[in-house]
Amino acid sequence: MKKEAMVDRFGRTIRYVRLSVTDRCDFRCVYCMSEEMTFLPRQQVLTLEEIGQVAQAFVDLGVEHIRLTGGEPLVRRDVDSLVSQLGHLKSVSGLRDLSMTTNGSQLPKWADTLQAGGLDRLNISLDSLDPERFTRITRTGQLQQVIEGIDAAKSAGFERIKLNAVIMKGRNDDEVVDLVRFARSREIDISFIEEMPLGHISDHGRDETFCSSDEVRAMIEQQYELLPCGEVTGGPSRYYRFADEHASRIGFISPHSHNFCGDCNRVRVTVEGRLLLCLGNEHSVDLRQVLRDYPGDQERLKQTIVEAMDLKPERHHFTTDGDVQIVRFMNATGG
Ligand SMILES: Nc1nc2c(ncn2[C@@H]2O[C@H](COP(=O)(O)OP(=O)(O)OP(=O)(O)O)[C@@H](O)[C@H]2O)c(=O)[nH]1
Ligand SMILES: C[S@@+](CC[C@H](N)C(=O)[O-])C[C@H]1O[C@@H](n2cnc3c(N)ncnc32)[C@H](O)[C@@H]1O
Ligand code: SF4
Ligand code: SF4
Repeated sequence: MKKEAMVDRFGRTIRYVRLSVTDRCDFRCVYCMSEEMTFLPRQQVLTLEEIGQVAQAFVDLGVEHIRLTGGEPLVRRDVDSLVSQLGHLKSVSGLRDLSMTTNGSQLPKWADTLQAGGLDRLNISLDSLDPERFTRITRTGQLQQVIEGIDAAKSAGFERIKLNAVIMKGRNDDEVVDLVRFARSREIDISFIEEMPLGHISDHGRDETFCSSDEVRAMIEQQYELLPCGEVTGGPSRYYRFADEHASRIGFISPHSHNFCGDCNRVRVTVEGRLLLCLGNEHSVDLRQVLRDYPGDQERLKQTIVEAMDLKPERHHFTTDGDVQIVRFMNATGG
């Protein structure tokens, strides 16, 4: 099958796949999960070997960037072996960039191993620098552990580390500049994210806490002069740099206020093996069935993936009025 096979109906070429390795997590972030969550039983979850087969199929079809996510990828047992296996794809196939999004809590233990295994980039979530508030937002997380994780990632020598902060009015919007200062102190990037309405959460009304990227940028610009970066990364973040030429960059992920679906280059595979063609829609194809009904048949797997591209919708239809159109939670999505 040809490498240029993955083009959708809107002319967008898919070169990026986000693979969820678990729906489980040691945190319960208020915007991501409800307090009481049930997780998938083991037999419904792809094995690491199956995830490897899916990754290989995508790379054969022209995918250049794989991001491992979840849930919390570092709570999946033996995830380091998956990282090494995918790291190897960079030398034998067309994979160019292997990355992970993590809450950072397990990084003190894993950072060196992941770096040695071929992981290129890490995105680490950090919504507050206040220990009590951090625990309120994550419900179970300890700030100190995550800061140690960020520092472990720095020491391990990752070429790029980016923090992610979901900004909620009245919850953590007063910390925007402090978070920027923290990123600058570590010489790492930071992206500010507009909350998306996935799953019914009980903690807050998403309409009440919505904080647009323009508002966040205005807060930062009271302290720092920002210049547009011009760099197109293939991801949803739109980056700015500091006029004082500091190495950190500031990104804004603005699904509500600056829709980026026109440039979408990505699909996701949930840990159940559901090829999800868009984060904000339910169009999907069951890859687990193909993997289990036709073990080892990579051609059939690739054919199924290519045919699925016709199902990719043009865009999401999220609104900020608190309406949840997607009942699927972010942790079950590979967000
Ligand atoms: N609407 C939408 N949001 C996305 C998409 N990809 C990532 N996000 C959101 O962007 C935020 C940060 O995601 P990350 O996992 O750090 O990935 P990223 O910023 O795309 O990272 P890069 O791979 O470096 O571009 C999360 O809240 C994601 O849910 C997407 O395709 N659509
Ligand atoms: C679902 S988490 C999975 C990876 C890892 N557990 C972590 O937190 O980084 C990936 C990213 O999605 C973000 N996220 C989760 N729920 C979100 C929501 N409802 N809207 C916007 N971003 C969300 C998190 O802040 C995190 O940066
Ligand atoms: S955002 Fe990440 S760390 Fe927080 S609950 Fe969701 S999966 Fe876990
Ligand atoms: S919402 Fe869907 S179409 Fe838009 S960028 Fe995300 S995955 Fe792509």
